[in-house]
Amino acid sequence: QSGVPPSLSAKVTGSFAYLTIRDRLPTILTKVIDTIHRNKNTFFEEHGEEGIEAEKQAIGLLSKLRNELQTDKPVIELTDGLEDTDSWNEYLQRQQRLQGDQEPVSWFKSPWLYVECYMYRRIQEAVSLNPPISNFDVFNEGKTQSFYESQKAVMTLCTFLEDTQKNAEKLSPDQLSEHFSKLLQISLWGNKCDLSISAGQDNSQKTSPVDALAGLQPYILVNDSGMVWSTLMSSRRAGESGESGVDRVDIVLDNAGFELVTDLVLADFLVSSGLARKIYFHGKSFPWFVSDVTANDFHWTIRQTMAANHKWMSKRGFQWQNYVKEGAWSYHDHPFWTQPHEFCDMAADAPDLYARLQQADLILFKGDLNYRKLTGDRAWEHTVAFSTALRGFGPAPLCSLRTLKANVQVGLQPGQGEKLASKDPTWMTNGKYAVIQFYRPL
Ligand SMILES: O=P(O)(O)OC[C@H]1O[C@](O)(CO)[C@@H](O)[C@@H]1O
Ligand SMILES: [Mg+2]
Repeated sequence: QSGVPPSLSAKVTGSFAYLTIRDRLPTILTKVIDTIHRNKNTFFEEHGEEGIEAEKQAIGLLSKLRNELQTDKPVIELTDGLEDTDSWNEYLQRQQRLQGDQEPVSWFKSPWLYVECYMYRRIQEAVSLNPPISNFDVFNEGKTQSFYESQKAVMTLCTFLEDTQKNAEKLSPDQLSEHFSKLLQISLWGNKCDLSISAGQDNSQKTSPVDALAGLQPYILVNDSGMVWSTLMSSRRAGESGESGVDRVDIVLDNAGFELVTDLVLADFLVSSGLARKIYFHGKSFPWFVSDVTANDFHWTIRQTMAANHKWMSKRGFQWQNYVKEGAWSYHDHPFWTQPHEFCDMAADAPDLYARLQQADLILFKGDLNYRKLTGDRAWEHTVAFSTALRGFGPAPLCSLRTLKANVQVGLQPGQGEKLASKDPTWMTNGKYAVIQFYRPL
């Protein structure tokens, strides 16, 4: 389509995509193989000889996958017959048609977004083809560890929320918006803690998330939080009863551990301050991109918070459990979130999900992978409008809360990208910079 730039891919030697596929993905695969091997005894205890056999088979499939990746073999069809297997294989054919028959779809020649997502789907296939261990979360250890190692920051955050709520009734609209803006930024910077960029290395939150905000302010390259606030202030509920606030905010989650806690704290504030009646959380159907939230992670994190030996943390945990029980909070997953599609394809390829998102008054998209999918992971000029890069995707007013960890960024001022590049050549991939980027569909 004219005017649409090409997809990012490892075809460009030395690019971040190239280095990711050559170095980081094999490292992540090796860690997955090691994790399965280290759990051999557990599998034996739980499943006997069958467990051992499953471990061996899964490792065999993963070693084969790593070899295919490292030798740039053609991408092959999935064979595990899961709910999304056919649509994955259809997408492979679609990719092949786009690329033409001269060159097979392969790791270093095809869109980075596609092959990186495909790797995580193949990891799931290696486990799901070996039933005794088909529910084993190969990334669970890293996710739980990053939660435990962020305990101090979590306690600080729960105490901060407790303080804001103590005087909630007496807060003026300005004070309310100030608290909202702080919690929005805390959720934004929570996205620094993803485990795929660090290839599984510890990436938990060590410093106080509240005190760090002022120092991080200059690193926010686009800040549309004012538009997010006015969306919360001016929506359909206002018509009904004159009170401000909206009916439903959707949060498309990203990473478990500390980032998830920052999202739950933001959601808690939205409901307890009357800014939103319901929160829909959207997570992943299976372990994805090392640290992304699954249903298990969501409910485990609430239980851990309840069980904490800290007054305000435990109090929040019980509050969150009540929200889930009462239906103010609900967790949803859909196969589309664990597929390689650009979001501009959602209306055609997942119309049910698109229709569900259209019911929201505001959608918050967390993290870098969601940003790559919102913009199609393409080589856009930095000054191209966010609305242009969305290519028609717009089920409801939406906002991306993203720390930059991939070389795609739009909606910047003329010269802003060049200035950053002269100061810091890795500004788009080192996670130091962030955007709060809003779009209201017409
Ligand atoms: O958890 P996030 O913020 O989506 O980040 C995912 C990371 O993985 C990547 O795919 C890189 O491997 C980038 O998108 C990003 O660095
Ligand atoms: Mg992630």
